[in-house]
Amino acid sequence: MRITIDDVTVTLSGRDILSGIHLIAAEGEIAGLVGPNGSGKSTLLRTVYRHLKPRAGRVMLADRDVRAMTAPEAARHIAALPQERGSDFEFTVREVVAMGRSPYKRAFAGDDDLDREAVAAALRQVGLPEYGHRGFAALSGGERQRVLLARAFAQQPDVLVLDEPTNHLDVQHQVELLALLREQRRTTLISLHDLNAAASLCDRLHVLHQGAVVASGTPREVLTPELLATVFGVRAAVVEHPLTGDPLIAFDHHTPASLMGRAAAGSA
Ligand SMILES: Nc1ncnc2c1ncn2[C@@H]1O[C@H](COP(=O)(O)OP(=O)(O)OP(=O)(O)O)[C@@H](O)[C@H]1O
Repeated sequence: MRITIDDVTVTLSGRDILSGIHLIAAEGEIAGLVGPNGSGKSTLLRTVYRHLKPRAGRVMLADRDVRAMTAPEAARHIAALPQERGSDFEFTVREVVAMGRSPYKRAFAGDDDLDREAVAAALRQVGLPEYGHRGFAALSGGERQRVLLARAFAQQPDVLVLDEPTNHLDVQHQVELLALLREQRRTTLISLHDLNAAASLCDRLHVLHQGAVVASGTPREVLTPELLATVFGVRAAVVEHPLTGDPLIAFDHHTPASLMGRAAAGSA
């Protein structure tokens, strides 16, 4: 299902946090949002999963405005992994993942076989098939992250909206998550701080800077040394990954923005 973010402006506490955002994620496309801290990535994702209401513009799923959907209807289409996550739930892992099934159920209805299979499949997908009985609160940060992803998968949505899903994950689980998302081929809008992960995963990247989209295109088109210097304030070379052929950003960790002349960045 296609997502269209159509000229969206979001105002919080009297300030325009996002201005005139236009962005499309085509059916089955993995669209990445990248940008420095505070550039508006989470705000845009929250607007897509209806946590925030745009002051102007609209978010469309296929040809429907998400604000015109009922909550269960929206939840059957969109599953979100937000950045703010409660950690002290007094629930088991199975119960947390089963919450992803609620859009398909009547109030207070129990789980049926389909729900149980969806929950078990989602736990297998995130590599935690034996964790169902464990207490959610007692898990490590990375395990919790994977359980919350399983909840999003159990929701069997058309669209996944993921805010920094690799946070807390060790490198093996980061790689597994990216593989899983590629394999699902679901329309996905994902924010990532790890630009190399974004370059390897995303079909298209959208760069946010001070609440506006300043570049959109394939990772190769977007992730240039010039953009990395002007938007992210880092000096970097972009080379070809020797194993995968993806763009690989080699950061210069020695030169902070304060010492980085534009000329030096351009010559990287
Ligand atoms: N409820 C709010 N009221 C006022 N300002 C807010 C509110 N929520 C976020 N902001 C501001 O909006 C801007 C964008 O925040 P947002 O969390 O969307 O950025 P981000 O790109 O996701 O950042 P990060 O990479 O640090 O997670 C920030 O300056 C933030 O302080």
